Amino acid sequence: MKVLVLGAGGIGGYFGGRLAESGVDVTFLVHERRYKQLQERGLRVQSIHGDLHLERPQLIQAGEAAGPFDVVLLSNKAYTLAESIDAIAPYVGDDTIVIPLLNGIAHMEPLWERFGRERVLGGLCFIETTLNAEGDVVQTSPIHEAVFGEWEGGKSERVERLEQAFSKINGTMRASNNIQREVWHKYLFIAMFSGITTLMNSAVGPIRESAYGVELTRQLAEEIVSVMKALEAPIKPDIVEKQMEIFQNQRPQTKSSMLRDMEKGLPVEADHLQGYLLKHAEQKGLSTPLLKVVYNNLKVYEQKRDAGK
Ligand SMILES: NC(=O)C1=CN([C@@H]2O[C@H](COP(=O)(O)OP(=O)(O)OC[C@H]3O[C@@H](n4cnc5c(N)ncnc54)[C@H](OP(=O)(O)O)[C@@H]3O)[C@@H](O)[C@H]2O)C=CC1
Ligand SMILES: CC(C)(CO)C(=O)C(=O)O
Repeated sequence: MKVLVLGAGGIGGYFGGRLAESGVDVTFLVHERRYKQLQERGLRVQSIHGDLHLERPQLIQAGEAAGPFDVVLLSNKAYTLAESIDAIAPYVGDDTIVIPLLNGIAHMEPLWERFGRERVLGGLCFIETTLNAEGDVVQTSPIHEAVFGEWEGGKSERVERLEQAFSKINGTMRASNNIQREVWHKYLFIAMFSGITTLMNSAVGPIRESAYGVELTRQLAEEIVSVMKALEAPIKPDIVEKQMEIFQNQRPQTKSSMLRDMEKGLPVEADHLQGYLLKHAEQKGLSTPLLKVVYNNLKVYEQKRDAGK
C-alpha cells in the first residue's frame, strides 16, 4: 500500500510517521523549508505513546515525479486547501483514494469537485499534536485516532482493505460505517472547543472552573447545533449532552490546536470552522450571538496578525 501524506505538520507528521513505522510505504509531500528540515533531522515524534525517529522519510515537493499512490492523506490547514488540491492532483489516479483529516466540513465540496465523489472518503482525527521549534511532532494526550469511511455510509471492500493495511500502527486508524455523522459530530466539538478556548484564551481546566465557563460552552454548542439542524446535518438528537461529556472529560491542560496556533502567532481556520456556520446561520435567519462573539474574536486576532501587531 503506497500512501502519500500532504503536509508533515502535527497531524500528517504523526499519522504518516506512525504508518511508516508500522511498515506502510509512506511519502510526504511537503514545502521546500520542511523538506530541508526533514532531510536534516529526519521525522521525529515525541509522544506519550512512544517516540519515533524516521531517519530518512521519503519526501517529495509538488510537481516531482512519484507514485502512483493508493491513498492520499490530506493533513493541511483549511487556508491552504486550494494550493493543496493542486499539489496532490498529479498523484491522484483513477484508483487513488483521498482521505481528508481536516477539521470541519467545507473542504468536502472542493475535493468532490476536483476529484469526483467516488475518490474522496470522509475522514477526521482525534489527537492533540503540534510542531515544536525544531519541527518535531509533539503529541500529548491519550487519544490518537483517525477515522475514515465511505461518505454515503456502510463499509466497502476498499475501506476494509485500508483498515487492514493501517491496522498495525501505534494508534488507531479505523473505518466508520457512518463517517458523515462522525465528521459532523467532530465539527460540532471542534467549533465549540476551539471557539471557547480561543475566546477565553485558556486550556479547558480553568474554563470549566470559572463562573460561567460550562454554561457558555453549552450555549455555544446549542447555537452550533441549531445551525447544523437547519443544514439537515445527520447529527444525533442528544449530541449536545454527548459533546459536553467529552468536554468535561478532557484533561485540564488540553488546548485546541487553534489556540496553540494563536499562541504561536500562526493563521487560524476561523472562516472554515466558525465562519462557515455563521454564514449559514445568517442565510437561515438564526440567532447565534455567542458564535458571533467567538468568530469576531478570531477575526480581530487575524487583523492584528496581518498588521504585524
Ligand atoms: N493539531 C491537532 O491537534 C489537530 C488538528 N486537526 C486538524 O488537522 C488539520 C491539520 O492540522 P495540523 O496538522 O495541526 O496543522 P499544521 O499546521 O501543524 O500542519 C499542516 C502542514 O501542512 C503543510 N502544508 C500545507 N499546505 C501544503 C501544501 N500545499 N503542500 C505541502 N505542504 C503543505 C504545512 O507546511 P508548511 O508549514 O511548510 O507550510 C504544515 O506543515 C487542520 O484542519 C486541523 O484543524 C484535527 C485534530 C487535531
Ligand atoms: C480538540 C482536538 C485536540 C481533538 O482532536 C482537535 O481536534 C483540535 O484541537 O484541533
